[in-house]
Amino acid sequence: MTTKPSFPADFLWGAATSAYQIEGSPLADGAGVSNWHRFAHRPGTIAHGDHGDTACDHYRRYEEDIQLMRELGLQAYRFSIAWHRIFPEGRGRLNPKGLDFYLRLADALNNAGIVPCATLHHWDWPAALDDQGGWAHRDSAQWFADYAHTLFRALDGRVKHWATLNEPWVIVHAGYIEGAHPPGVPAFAKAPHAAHNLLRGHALAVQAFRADGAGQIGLVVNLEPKFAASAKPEDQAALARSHAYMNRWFLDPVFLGGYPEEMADIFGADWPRFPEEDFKLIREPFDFLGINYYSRTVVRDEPANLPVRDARVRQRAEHTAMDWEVFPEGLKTCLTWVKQRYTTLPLYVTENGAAFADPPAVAGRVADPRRVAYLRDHLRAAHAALAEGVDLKGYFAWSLLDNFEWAHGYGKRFGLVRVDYPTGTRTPKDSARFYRRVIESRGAVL
Ligand SMILES: N=[N+]=NCCCCNC(=O)[C@@H]1[C@H]2[C@H](O)[C@@H](O)[C@H](O)[C@@H](CO)[C@@H]12
Repeated sequence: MTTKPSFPADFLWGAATSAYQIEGSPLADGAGVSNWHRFAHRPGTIAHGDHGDTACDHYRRYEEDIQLMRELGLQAYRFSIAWHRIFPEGRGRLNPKGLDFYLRLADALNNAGIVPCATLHHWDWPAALDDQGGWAHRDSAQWFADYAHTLFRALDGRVKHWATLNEPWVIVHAGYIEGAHPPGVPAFAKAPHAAHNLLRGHALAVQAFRADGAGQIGLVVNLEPKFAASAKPEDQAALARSHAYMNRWFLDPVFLGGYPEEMADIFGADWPRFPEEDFKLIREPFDFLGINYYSRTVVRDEPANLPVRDARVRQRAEHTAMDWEVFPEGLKTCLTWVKQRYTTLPLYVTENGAAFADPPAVAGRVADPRRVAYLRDHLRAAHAALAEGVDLKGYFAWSLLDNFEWAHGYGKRFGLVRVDYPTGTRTPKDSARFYRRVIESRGAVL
């Protein structure tokens, strides 16, 4: 007889989104041009020529979406703040109307009894900052800390749960190694500096929060368990490089005070020597770690595949529409690995979800059994981690709404709620109804 999972009474159940993916109205009310607005309008960058000019029109429909959150029984909502609405040029001139949107959003969430969980930077920022060197410029850390400080003061009393960065690894890998995200030009030698300045900016923002903020502040990283395709030494070495590159690059410095030794192997002569005082700053303590989990990867040695010299070995298993393997136990692996290697800080699953080729709505219903199964199995894995002593404080499904999936455009649907474009009609999927029952029963229905 397996006992039914029971999550703690104070476990925080939410759903997550990000600004550029759902808001639309990119230039409304004095907003500046963002890197993603400019990039998405560059021909050939986004599938189907999609862009975020409308997205889910959340900037205008946020009250309707908060009503949806209430119907789903959400206790918290993770969103991000669009920097270019606050400081159109990135620094200096503040745009009060841009700030006002987030004041209204936070007030509406609080009035609905939903905890606002704000991420300061979820990949979009003023294009002007990319033009001034982007995250590769050492001053970017201070640009970010100044922006963060402004928001801590402006939203004081409305937002008490903050995250500095969302997935700095993707900002660096996609933006500076692949060129698939802004700045959009592969700049291999800049990548280590961008990563380092993201970490410095995170730490400076935490220090600003300690001085002028109230509540909790944390960092959100993507983690992906890596497995070797064979016991061959070359595949084991590829595993070590791949694991260091995606999972340790950012967590080793913030918790252990230095980068993985594999980074110098991966970047070779382009791996810099950073000032020792930077590592003291980067270890600035924070209050929680957010973990975004989607899948695992099995890797083999592939010398031609730079810079990590690894290759994915596709498994005979279910895959999502992103061609990511469905691997629920990997969520428990991530949570227990962080506790064992790094920290006993409170953890949140800040993103977990899947894109599948959902059918259109029929009579107000969207049947998405594969997403229901994905959520059920991953929540069971989360509960198994809790049962093993991981201090897991909450779970945020990715995503509340179908939305702009970056370079993939609108073709990849992650939402608990279907969005039909261009009408923007919202239809809760079966997975939304399932998630509501999970929240109501504290997991007993799993
Ligand atoms: N190499 N490789 N393999 C996969 C690496 C996954 C990294 N991407 C993410 O985690 C992004 C995160 C983002 O926050 C959100 O804005 C995205 O919409 C979701 C869905 O894509 C996820």
